[in-house]
Amino acid sequence: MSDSIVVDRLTVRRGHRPVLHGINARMPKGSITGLLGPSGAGKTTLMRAIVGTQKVRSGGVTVEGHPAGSAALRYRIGYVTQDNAIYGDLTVERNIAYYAALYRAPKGAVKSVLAQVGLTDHAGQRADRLSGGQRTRVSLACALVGDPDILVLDEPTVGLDPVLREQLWDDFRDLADDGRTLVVSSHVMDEADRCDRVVLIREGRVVADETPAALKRATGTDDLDEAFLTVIRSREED
Ligand SMILES: Nc1ncnc2c1ncn2[C@@H]1O[C@H](COP(=O)(O)OP(=O)(O)OP(=O)(O)O)[C@@H](O)[C@H]1O
Repeated sequence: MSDSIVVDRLTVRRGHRPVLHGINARMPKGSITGLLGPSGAGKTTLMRAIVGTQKVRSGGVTVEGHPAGSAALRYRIGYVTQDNAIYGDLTVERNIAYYAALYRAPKGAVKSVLAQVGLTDHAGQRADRLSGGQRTRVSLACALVGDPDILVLDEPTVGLDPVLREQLWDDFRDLADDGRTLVVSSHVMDEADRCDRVVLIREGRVVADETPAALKRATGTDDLDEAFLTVIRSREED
């Protein structure tokens, strides 16, 4: 499988603090990579570097053979941030239509993503009157409507009920099976099990980059939470 995203000795400082310390990772085309790690580990910073909105100090990220942030990638990456960059004074449908126009999406795309994220019944509602989970789904719809090759999703399932969470992971799988590359951050280890690979980040360093099965095998446990703790403990003993 060829790599869609290659992170090569990436070093980032934010403020005056080093946040990523020369990390390497590869994300195969047509797969889901989960970014896992404690709060503040550097997951969002890595995602920003992949999307090309993060100033890097050294090393870099290549996406589909182009340096991250290149004009050639502009319409090929969908990014959902944690703070739901949607317009509160527009309806759900208008928000998505705005991105549809930006990405020159085909007619019908807005309706189809509305259904995909389960918001058809809220199409006419102002975005600032939605719940947190609904807002997250609008952001996701905005990213999906352009039919991007690469989707970078920062904790897309926070605040969602288990049924919708399950549905979205099924959608993510379909998108990957269609050849798209997904990078999804999460705090929830049971979601890591739905990924093809998991990249565990701690204090700006990659402590594991494996398939969930290999990670479980290597740590002798079936529980990914436990596997993560085992990896961290073994690192601390080194
Ligand atoms: N604008 C900023 N200026 C300075 N430091 C920052 C800034 N944004 C984030 N940081 C720091 O960079 C580090 C990594 O943050 P990042 O948001 O990448 O972590 P994260 O793993 O995504 O965390 P979370 O799971 O809580 O979202 C943290 O120590 C954070 O305090």
